[in-house]
Amino acid sequence: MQSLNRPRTESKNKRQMDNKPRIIISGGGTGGHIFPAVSIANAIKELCPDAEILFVGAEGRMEMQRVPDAGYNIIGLPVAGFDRKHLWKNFAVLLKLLRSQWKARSIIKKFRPQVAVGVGGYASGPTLKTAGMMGIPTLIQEQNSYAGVTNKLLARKARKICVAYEGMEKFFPAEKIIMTGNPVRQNLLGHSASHEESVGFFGLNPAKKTILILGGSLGARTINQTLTAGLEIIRANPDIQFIWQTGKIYIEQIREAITTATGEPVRHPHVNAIPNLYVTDFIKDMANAYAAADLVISRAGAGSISEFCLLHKPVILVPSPNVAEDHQTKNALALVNKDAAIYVKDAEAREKLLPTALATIADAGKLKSLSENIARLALPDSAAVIAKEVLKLIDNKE
Ligand SMILES: CC(=O)N[C@H]1[C@@H](OP(=O)(O)OP(=O)(O)OC[C@H]2O[C@@H](n3ccc(=O)[nH]c3=O)[C@H](O)[C@@H]2O)O[C@H](CO)[C@@H](O)[C@@H]1O
Repeated sequence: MQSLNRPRTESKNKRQMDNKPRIIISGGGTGGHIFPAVSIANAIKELCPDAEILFVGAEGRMEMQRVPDAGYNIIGLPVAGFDRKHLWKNFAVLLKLLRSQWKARSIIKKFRPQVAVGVGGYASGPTLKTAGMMGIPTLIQEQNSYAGVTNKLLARKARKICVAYEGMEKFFPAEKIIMTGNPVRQNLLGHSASHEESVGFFGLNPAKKTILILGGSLGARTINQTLTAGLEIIRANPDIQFIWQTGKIYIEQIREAITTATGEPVRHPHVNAIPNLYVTDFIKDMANAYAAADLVISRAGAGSISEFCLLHKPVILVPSPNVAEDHQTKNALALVNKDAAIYVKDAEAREKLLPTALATIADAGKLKSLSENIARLALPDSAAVIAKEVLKLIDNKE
């Protein structure tokens, strides 16, 4: 009896498995690509709890840690970026690209996704290209106001292109573009802790104004150098407190600079001899960091900007000059031109950043108008809108 039943059960299980939506999400390299990807995955799961989602990232990059932290499986490709300075090194990069396409093909064959989503970053190139070649519909999400090379190439085969800025027809076929905004992690929006609780979370004083300093997911050299040179200014303003995210590669030298400035070693990762300063390499709990902040100083990465808009945060933007096509300046100017952010050029940061920050935080009227203006630029529900577009591709509705 049993042996007669088994084949039927097996084929039923297979059918059930076949009915489940299976989606590959690929990309990463920096938080700016990873966190939108995780938000899209969460939104898909919310709409369709049955969905099976597999991430494809780049070996050794940040997504290999952050994606499992968020509860999803990820497989790494041996992909690397092109070296624009040492062209001879690119032979190895090309080989890695070929190996990545090969691995992407075997991942796709095994997982059998009905759709592949690309969020930018190294891995999305080989994954989406291979998916497209295998006849799987693809959707790409471009976070920035200036399209990256990979997304421009992938756009030819993509069925839909989700963007966050106006004027993206310059880069992509207009009929494929959907204005969705950038997905923001769900826990940032549903956060319920009060300002007081959040300031306390960082061991700071809720009665004082707080400036949050962000260098994007990797940290920002100029901002770090400015703050290091400004440690005396921070000490001279004990009524203002600072939460400073340095990025992983800068943290040790900054701890040493604090030790030199104060004559006291940093004994605990976050406790140093300057009581109005909290220093960390990376903030896991950004919801508390934003709730604590009266003013933000930041690079102009697209994901960060979407968060400032949705959370109505007054911000001073110091765009990185080291990104492709200077896209952070373009991201920043989209806000600055609407009086929704203050702009300090990277080259002028050392001279202007701290004085501008101290003047702004003392000006309640300015903080209020910045907050009101940036709030008008928010595009809410982006992750849910994109998730619906992904599921429509599976249902073959478009
Ligand atoms: C150097 C570089 O290539 N930067 C690019 C990268 O930026 P980057 O990776 O810095 O990305 P974004 O500014 O877009 O987003 C940073 C994300 O990291 C989070 N965060 C940040 C610091 C922290 O301690 N904890 C934390 O969780 C922020 O909340 C945000 O969600 O991708 C962006 C989106 O394509 C681009 O616009 C940037 O130009």
